[in-house]
Amino acid sequence: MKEIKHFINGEFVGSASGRTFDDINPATGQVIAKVHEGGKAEVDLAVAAARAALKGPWGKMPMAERMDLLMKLAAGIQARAAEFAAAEVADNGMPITLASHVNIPRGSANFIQFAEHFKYVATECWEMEGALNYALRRPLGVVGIISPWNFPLLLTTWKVAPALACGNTVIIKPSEETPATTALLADVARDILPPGVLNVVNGFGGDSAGSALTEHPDVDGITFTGETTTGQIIMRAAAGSLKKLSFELGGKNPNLVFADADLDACIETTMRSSFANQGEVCLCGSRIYVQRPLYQAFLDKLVARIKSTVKVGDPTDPATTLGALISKEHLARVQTFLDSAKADGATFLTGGKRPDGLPAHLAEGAFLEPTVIVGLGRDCKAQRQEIFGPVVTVTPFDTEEEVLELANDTNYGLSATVWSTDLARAHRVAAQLEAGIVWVNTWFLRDLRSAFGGMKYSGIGREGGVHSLEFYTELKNICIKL
Ligand SMILES: NC(=O)c1ccc[n+]([C@@H]2O[C@H](COP(=O)([O-])OP(=O)(O)OC[C@H]3O[C@@H](n4cnc5c(N)ncnc54)[C@H](O)[C@@H]3O)[C@@H](O)[C@H]2O)c1
Ligand SMILES: O=C/C=C/C=C(\O)C(=O)O
Repeated sequence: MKEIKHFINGEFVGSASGRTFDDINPATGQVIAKVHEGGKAEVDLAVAAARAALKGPWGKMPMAERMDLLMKLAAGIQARAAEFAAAEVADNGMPITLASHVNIPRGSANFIQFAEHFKYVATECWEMEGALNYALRRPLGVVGIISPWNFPLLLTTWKVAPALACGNTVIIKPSEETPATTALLADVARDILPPGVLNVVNGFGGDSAGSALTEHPDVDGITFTGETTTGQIIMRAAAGSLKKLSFELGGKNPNLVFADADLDACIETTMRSSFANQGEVCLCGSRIYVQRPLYQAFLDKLVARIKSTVKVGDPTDPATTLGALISKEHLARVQTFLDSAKADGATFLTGGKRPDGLPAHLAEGAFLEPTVIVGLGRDCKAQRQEIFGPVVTVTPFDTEEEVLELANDTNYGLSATVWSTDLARAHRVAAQLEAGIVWVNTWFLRDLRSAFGGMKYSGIGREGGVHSLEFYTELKNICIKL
């Protein structure tokens, strides 16, 4: 059986306790690896290694040399892209086409982006009467990176890359559900980075490696992507040592379709914003609002498109468009939302069940058909809470004011999508939506220089471009009397 170990101070090591847990392929239900379970002992070792590396060659390295190493990490991922993609699919259940076209290439692109961008960002200078202020950036220090299971390599490297570009050292705690590609990243880094610069400790969240990292007095910052409730726990744990925090949390994102939308383009993209990665994308537009003149046509086209194009099945098959959910436990949780929608009187236009006719080797897999629900009031559980599955609710609306009020009636504020061919309306609505990211006539189109993050319960701070630079560095003002 394959083993996944920690990576501390440049070496793969097992847990002091000898404890392991199972890494399960959610499409087949099979155990694919034994993962070493870390805790305080491993986090202590990793923090010590990361602190020492800051004082070693890494801390003294000229920026250009450091950025060259990041470019080598990008190339190292690219060179083993097929291996990364296969590992991600086996861990997560996502279709191989998604892993190989989005998740793994972005894993590599994240390093290129930050290695290139940060070379050309200046700091500030303020000239006073008789004095000069200028600012220097210094690394934040030892950064803890806690990542989720839905886009493992993409989301982990989205934080590792800027952290390293700024000269920090990192300790990654990957999701217990998807440790494989972070272990591969460590394997790539072993030949490129000095020991202690990139460390990985596997384990669970609370009472395990996760909490050991967030509570550690010698960790300077925590950057976390995951559930809002976990963010709340981490904030409390980090308070004792006043760690700098960056949170990318959950969403219940609205997708606003106005009657003047280009319906074909809207349906094509709405298929992705609803069901990409089995709907397990924080940015998915799970609450769809359609202006009444277009409502029925939208539903007819969406359902027809689902029936004619979606193939739920073996994630390793390039023809598959919708793979397995992350686990049987998560599928059961998604099912509770379907049950509550039924109890609330919803109509299921399609989906709501396991697909028929899956092959025998997928009998234990966590599969669900893409599901479209109508007829729910705004206060129903399925309309208010993040489902994180291939499930959307569709609701008609009449006026711009009404849909803005509906869209913003949520604790979350991550992303929103607007479909309209009226430019003035698109600007007006985008400006009023309470979301950190608004897409107009598109979805998940990413410029890695732009600000990324959420308002309200969807996060704290922004990452991307210079916003990442702000988080991963300390800015020091030097004032000189002339
Ligand atoms: N805003 C974004 O950019 C973004 C991106 C992707 C996913 N997400 C969100 O992530 C969630 C899905 O991911 P998940 O189920 O893996 O989230 P999760 O919060 O359950 O787990 C995320 C990570 O936190 C760790 N963790 C859990 N409890 C912890 C604790 N007490 N202390 C320290 N670490 C702890 C887990 O082990 C895991 O590594 C969804 O809510 C989704 O919206 C947000
Ligand atoms: O599931 C959430 C996806 C988040 C995407 C990013 O963080 C990104 O594109 O940088």
